[in-house]
Amino acid sequence: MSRTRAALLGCGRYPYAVSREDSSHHMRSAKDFFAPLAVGAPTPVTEVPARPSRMIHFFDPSNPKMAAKVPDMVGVSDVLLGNLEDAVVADKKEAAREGLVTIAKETDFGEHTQLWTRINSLDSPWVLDDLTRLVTEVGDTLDVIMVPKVQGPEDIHYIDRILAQLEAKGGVQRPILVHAILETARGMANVEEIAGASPRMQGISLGPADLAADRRMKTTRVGGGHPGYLVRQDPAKGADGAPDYQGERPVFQQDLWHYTIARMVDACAMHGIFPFYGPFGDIKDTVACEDQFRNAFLLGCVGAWSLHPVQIEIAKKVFSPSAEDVAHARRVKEAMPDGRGAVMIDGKMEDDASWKQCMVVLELAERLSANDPELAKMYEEA
Ligand SMILES: CC(C)(COP(=O)(O)OP(=O)(O)OC[C@H]1O[C@@H](n2cnc3c(N)ncnc32)[C@H](O)[C@@H]1OP(=O)(O)O)[C@@H](O)C(=O)NCCC(=O)NCCSC(=O)C[C@H](O)C(=O)O
Ligand SMILES: [Mg+2]
Repeated sequence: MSRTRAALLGCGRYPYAVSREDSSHHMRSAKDFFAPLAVGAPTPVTEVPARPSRMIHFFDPSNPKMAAKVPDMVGVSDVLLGNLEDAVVADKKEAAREGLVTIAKETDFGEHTQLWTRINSLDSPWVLDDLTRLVTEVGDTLDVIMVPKVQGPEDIHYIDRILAQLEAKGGVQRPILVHAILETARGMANVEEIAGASPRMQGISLGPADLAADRRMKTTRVGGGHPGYLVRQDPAKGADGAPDYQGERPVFQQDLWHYTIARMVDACAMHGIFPFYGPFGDIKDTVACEDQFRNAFLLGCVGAWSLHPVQIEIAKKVFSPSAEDVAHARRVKEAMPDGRGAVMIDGKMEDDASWKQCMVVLELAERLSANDPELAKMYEEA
């Protein structure tokens, strides 16, 4: 039974299948929000660190070939994520968990690459061991725990408390952050509450494959567009002045994910956390992958998942502002140092609001180039 259905029937095996009103009773007061949830746990962060996270590169720690590549990917990928959930088959779950513990212990991730994990879903038989083993063994190396199929703030509250308990038990020095995947209709409906459910919330990713299934969309893909989701140009008029329905009519493929990404971006921005596009499953279609990533970037996302090494470079390119945009932003800043008033640049009006957009671009460029000398050089020459 789904949680939504369990909640509707007021029964079921999910003790946290509560209504939104009920869930608000579990909210901490503003004063307590930044207090540790267990004695001995580290103090929660008041601001999510804005570390470069253009790509979250997935690897299966139970796959020896992939695991062997991890040390060489440090410094190449902003985030390396040891995946324990979907794509890891049931009889490899323990090997994946133990593989990740070994990788976390034996790899020096340096200053610029974060180590994340995606744990199994909260209704699975593996999740408790995932959390217990990883947090107590390698909690100080793990930056972020990605939680799949988050349905509402109650899921984050559960993770929040248990992480605090395990951090205290394992003597973890800094709080592990939490990233939710938006992949159910109920999660989508609760996205604003999920984003603000805990000071641990680092960000949210779109999980288009599970979300499509849960919404009963009629697609069979992992992210990206669909040729059937389109608009068609109106028919031209025929010789008799009536619409010519038989004539050529261009079609324009539409973005299946526009609404979802835009809503996720708003929820994240409202709560000071980071939005991400998720996976693009057609590994060979690097062009459409770049398009999907760029749509997400333009709408406000800071990164996307990379499932194959080839997607790391795509994400790096897309989620770093272009030299052209950085150069333009600098011109606007030079023309309006304090961001007030209105000026004309290349025939276009720039004012406080476009100045603020330029500041977003410049801040991102600065942050990224601090870790990336090649990018720094490109921006310097822009
Ligand atoms: C997609 C893959 C199964 C493709 O693997 P493969 O057929 O082996 O690709 P290649 O032959 O091109 O691989 C070349 C070499 O690169 C290594 N490789 C491949 N992928 C990775 C990787 N992710 N990290 C590190 N190294 C990788 C291969 O081992 C080859 O090595 P070698 O033989 O030594 O040259 C595979 O890429 C893959 O499994 N990727 C990860 C898939 C995954 O994590 N899926 C889950 C995330 S998506 C999801 O869960 C959906 C989401 O939740 C939602 O609901 O939307
Ligand atoms: Mg999924």
